[in-house]
Amino acid sequence: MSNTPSVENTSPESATELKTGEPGSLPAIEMKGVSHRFKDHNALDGVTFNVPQGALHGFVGPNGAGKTTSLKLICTLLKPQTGQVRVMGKSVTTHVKEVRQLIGFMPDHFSSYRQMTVFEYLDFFGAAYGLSMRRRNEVIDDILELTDMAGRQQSLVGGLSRGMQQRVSLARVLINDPQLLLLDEPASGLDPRARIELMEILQALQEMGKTIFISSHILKELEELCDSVTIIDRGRIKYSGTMDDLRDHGHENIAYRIQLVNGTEDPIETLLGIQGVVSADSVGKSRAIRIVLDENQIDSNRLLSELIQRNITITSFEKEQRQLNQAFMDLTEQGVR
Ligand SMILES: Nc1ncnc2c1ncn2[C@@H]1O[C@H](COP(=O)(O)OP(=O)(O)OP(=O)(O)O)[C@@H](O)[C@H]1O
Repeated sequence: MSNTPSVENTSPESATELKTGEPGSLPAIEMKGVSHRFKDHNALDGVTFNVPQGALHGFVGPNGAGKTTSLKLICTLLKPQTGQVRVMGKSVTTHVKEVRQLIGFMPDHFSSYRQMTVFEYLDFFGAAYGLSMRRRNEVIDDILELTDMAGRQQSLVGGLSRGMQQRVSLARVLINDPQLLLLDEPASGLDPRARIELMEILQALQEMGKTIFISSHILKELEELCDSVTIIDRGRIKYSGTMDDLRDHGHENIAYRIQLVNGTEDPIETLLGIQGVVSADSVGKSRAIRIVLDENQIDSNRLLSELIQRNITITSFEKEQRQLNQAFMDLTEQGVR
């Protein structure tokens, strides 16, 4: 395989144009032409993408796509073999210590320290980061407040629910006030309420100015939470950019969805008679119809006036946007790696 950056649906340049972050500020994460081999297996092949400061950025890909390998490179647990990885402009190869101070890495499993109380656990990591006892007490109070765990200081970590353990894990990551949070599958195994609450905490952290890079398989949540996303498959970047661009990207023809008033006669034949309508199909068992247009022949205004002229009464009219899971299916290949 070549080492040439392979960005099939967006160029590396467009990946650097993400709009979040202060103008002119260095990207929080910069990967440029990164390839990584394990023996004869290419785990990453010319990976190039940027995450701007202040972004809440999703990182998605099928099993074996190269997400964990990328995360390990960014958090200095692996050394890049080819290409460059920078955090806030600092190379992970030459500025390991500085990079480690900038990041907080939350792995997908919470395995040890089960016999400690929440306070002991956080205090232990605070001490490891060199914080004084007074400073640790202040920081731990603030972090427990932020993660909605005030009053849990004396609970045993091992006795907490999975959702609470994830919050303790997140609290631990926040101890040294990192600018960049790297979260590997933070919502896996959480019930719906715990997930929503975790997402709210992440949004609050973004509002505080943190950059959050979140690897996840739970596309629905990423879609609601993230402003930008990178899709990786078989070690290659398939898309990196804003969530909005992804929704518009890749449509050959533009589609609209109309909702009919109850009792309206089936208008599909009539719709197909409008010049520029490529297809018109009922959506499931609802009274909605999906209309695909050839944009060279008709735009949304014309379509609306054609509907009115033909007495097709509707209660809603909206442009169809590609969902993240559809984009994921379109951009990634079949089969488990
Ligand atoms: N230490 C290793 N030795 C050999 N191969 C490895 C090693 N680590 C990862 N790989 C391989 O590199 C590829 C990418 O792995 P990686 O763990 O980065 O994928 P992933 O996207 O995180 O997958 P998952 O979603 O399943 O965790 C896989 O094919 C994997 O088998």
